[in-house]
Amino acid sequence: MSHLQLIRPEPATGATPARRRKISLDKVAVDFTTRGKTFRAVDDVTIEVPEMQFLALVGPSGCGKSTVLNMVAGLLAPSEGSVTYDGAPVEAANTRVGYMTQKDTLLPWRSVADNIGIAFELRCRKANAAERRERVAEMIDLVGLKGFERHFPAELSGGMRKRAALARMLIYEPETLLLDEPFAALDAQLRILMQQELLRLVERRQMTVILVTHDLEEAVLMADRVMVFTSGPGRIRTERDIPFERPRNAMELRFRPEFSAIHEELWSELKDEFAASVERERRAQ
Ligand SMILES: Nc1ncnc2c1ncn2[C@@H]1O[C@H](COP(=O)(O)OP(=O)(O)OP(=O)(O)O)[C@@H](O)[C@H]1O
Repeated sequence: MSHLQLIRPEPATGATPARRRKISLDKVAVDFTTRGKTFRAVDDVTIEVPEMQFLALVGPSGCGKSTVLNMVAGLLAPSEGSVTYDGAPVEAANTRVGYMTQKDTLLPWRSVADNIGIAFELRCRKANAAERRERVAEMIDLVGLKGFERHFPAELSGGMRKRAALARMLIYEPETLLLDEPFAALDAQLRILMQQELLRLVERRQMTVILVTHDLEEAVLMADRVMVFTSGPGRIRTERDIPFERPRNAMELRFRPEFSAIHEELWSELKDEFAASVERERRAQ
C-alpha cells in the first residue's frame, strides 16, 4: 500500500459530522483532598468523542489522565462540569465501557481461563459450558496465551497478565474501551504486536476508544485524535487530528515520514510538559 492510501483525502475535522457523540466532558474540573489539603487535579477539560473515534490522551505522570477515564467509567464524579455518555449523565458505574486500569486486577486464586470465563458468565448468565469454553479459548488465542490457560496470575509475566486482563475485558464485548497504559509492561516487540491486534479488534467491532499513554509514538500510531495534557492541574494543552486512514498497519506506519512529522510536532508540545512535571516533582521533594 502506498503511503498516499494511508492518508485521508480530506483534512480530518476531529468529530466526523455524521457520527453520534458518544462521550462528552463539558468544562470538567476535579478537586482532591489529601492530608487536609485540597488541590485541583483536572481543570476546565472539555472533550467530545464521537462514536467509533479512537482518542489518545498523553501527558506527564500525575496530569489527570486516569482521573478522566475514571469519570467516563462512572467511578468518580467531577467537582465541576458534567460527563455524559450517549447523551445521558454518567452517574453510576458505566456498564457500556470496558475499562482496563493500570493494575490488572486478575483474581489471583483463579486460572487464566477461569478469570476470563467468570467475566463471560457475568455477561451471558444463560450461556452453557460449551459456549463458555469456546469463547474463552477464542479470547486466549486472540491475546496469544495458548498453553497458559491453567496458569495462575502469579505464574505469569507482567505482560502475560496484561494480556489476560485484555482478554477478560474483551469477552464482555464492550462498545467502548477505556485503556490506561495497557501496554506499558510489555517488551517492545510484544507491544507492537498487541498494538496491531488491538487496532484490528477495534476496527472489527467498531468500538470507541480512549487510550491513556505516556508513549507519544503509540498515541500517534493508533489514534484518530491526540490530546496533550498540561502537567498539572491537567488541562488540554493542544489537540491534533491524526490523518492516517483506518484500518492501519501500525508496523509500517511508524517508518513513514508523515508519521515522524506529526510525532515531532506533538513532541515539541509534550516535552515542555514533561519538563514542567519533573520540575514540579523536584520542588515538592
Ligand atoms: N483518589 C485520589 N485522591 C487524592 N489524589 C488523587 C486521587 N486520584 C488521583 N489523585 C492525584 O490526582 C493527580 C492526577 O492523578 P491521575 O492518576 O489522574 O494522573 P495520571 O495522569 O493518570 O498519572 P499517571 O500517568 O502517573 O498514571 C495526581 O496528583 C494524583 O496523585
